[in-house]
Amino acid sequence: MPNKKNKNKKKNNHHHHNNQHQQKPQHSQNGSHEDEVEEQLKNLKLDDKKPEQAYRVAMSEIYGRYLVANRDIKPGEVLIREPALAIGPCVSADPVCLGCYMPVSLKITQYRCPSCHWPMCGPNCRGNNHPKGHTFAECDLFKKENAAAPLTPTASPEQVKNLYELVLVVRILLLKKLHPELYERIMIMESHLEMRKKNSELWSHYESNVVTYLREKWHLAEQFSTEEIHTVCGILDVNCFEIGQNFAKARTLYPSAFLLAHDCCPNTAHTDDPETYDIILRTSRNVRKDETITLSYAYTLQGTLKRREFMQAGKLFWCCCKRCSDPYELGTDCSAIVCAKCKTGLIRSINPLEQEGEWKCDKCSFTLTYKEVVKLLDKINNDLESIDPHDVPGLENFIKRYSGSLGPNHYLLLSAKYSLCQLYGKIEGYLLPNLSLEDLKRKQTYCRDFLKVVDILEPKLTRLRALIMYELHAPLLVLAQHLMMQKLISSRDFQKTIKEVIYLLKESSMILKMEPVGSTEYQMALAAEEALEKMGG
Ligand SMILES: C[S@@+](CC[C@H](N)C(=O)[O-])C[C@H]1O[C@@H](n2cnc3c(N)ncnc32)[C@H](O)[C@@H]1O
Repeated sequence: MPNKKNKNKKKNNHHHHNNQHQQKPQHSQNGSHEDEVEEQLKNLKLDDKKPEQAYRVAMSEIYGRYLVANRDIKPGEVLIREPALAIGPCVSADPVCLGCYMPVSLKITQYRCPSCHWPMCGPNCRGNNHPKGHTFAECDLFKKENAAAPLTPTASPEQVKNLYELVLVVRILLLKKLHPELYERIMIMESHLEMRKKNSELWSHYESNVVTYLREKWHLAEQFSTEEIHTVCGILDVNCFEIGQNFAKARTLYPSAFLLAHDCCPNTAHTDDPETYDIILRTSRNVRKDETITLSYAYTLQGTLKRREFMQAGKLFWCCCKRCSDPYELGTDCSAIVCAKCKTGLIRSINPLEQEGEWKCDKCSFTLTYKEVVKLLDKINNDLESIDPHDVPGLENFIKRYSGSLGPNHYLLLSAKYSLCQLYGKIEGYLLPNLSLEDLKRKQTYCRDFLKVVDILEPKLTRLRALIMYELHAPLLVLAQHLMMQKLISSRDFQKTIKEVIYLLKESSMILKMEPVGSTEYQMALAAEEALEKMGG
């Protein structure tokens, strides 16, 4: 569902839901709303809620069930830490080990499970015969049905993706008999089955790729009905988290985190334990009593048009959060396009909640239709995606090419800038000691451009903000040292910069230290601490 900035605005974010989200809860015909919520709560089987529990479950017409703060909550408080009910590989053409979700290949030399022949990382994989990995039950089924047969070295990406899509569905279905209590906890999740039935493209994909495949090819028709399998597919689409550290990639369902409502400028951030796959969900900023607790199901550094489309396609709702309702996206202006006619104005959606509505220049009368905007964005996005992610000149060229047609904070420009922030100083040919002054300045500018937006969209205690602050400290320090040596800045200005470097390192290490031990982010927190020590900060 998951994953990322006007300081004055931060304060206003506490009540960032529009009235639509706070509509009066729906009343059932036979009982009161309280009875209904009570019943839902019972069904949820969440751990006993102590009075000091930070949140409670509420229900509304818009959100369905969702979590609300029971009291004021400070930034960084852990609200949820819980193990997954089910875990499996993502729907992806990149094969992973069924035990630990690390990348594997389909080469002839790749280790495979001796029994079912599915690729695994090795004979000692910690997830072998493990409830959170490759179990005996699934191995038996895969062996009997020769399920891994299509995973040959010449398998097409499509074939690989289609097969990996089935694994978690099967794992959940197998729980029905083996761990009915877990199955029951999954089955109370929203599947949007009725809405999915009406979406013929979506329905027929699952009907042929999953339902028919499992019932006919893997002979599961007697055990599971068509509706049951479609329900599991819906539950996964709507509720699963994509997790993983250090190259592992998996998708998971969690018993209470699934209840979190979405917001495009959320008030929590989550991470996962690389050993246990537990989810750890923290508040990223102050949350007031009775405020909705939210996380972002979409990538926050994308424009409203694309985020809303993503949510509608997978989660089957049109987001109407404060950011989505605002043509200026909370002041970030990260969707604005330069007007091709007057060349000075910026074009924005007139009403972003009207998905297919018109876009208009703020200086002249020029307008763009929804289709024209989509076409333009798709073209530029394809251009960006065709650049090798390590190609510094390619990314620089992209920024040059589109700076005249996209607004200064446009998310596609920010995406290229973010990549460059991470490449300058880190990759061969661009290592920190060899960086030119120009490149150092570029890294610094891109970090600042990016941080300005992150400070609004993912403020305070968020990983993305910490990562970019860490990246920013290096060019600042090296540039200041250079300028000082050349006597091009006063010692006062030098001290000022050093103060900022210390602030950046402290802030980023404090945030990244909240990440689990063993994650790359935690490693970075240690590196930031080391840098601080060297500076005597
Ligand atoms: C992961 S589930 C959250 C739990 C769900 N509300 C329930 O009762 O099971 C995601 C679903 O919740 C609803 N939802 C979450 N955030 C929403 C939002 N900002 N606006 C409208 N619906 C939302 C949508 O129906 C979405 O498909």
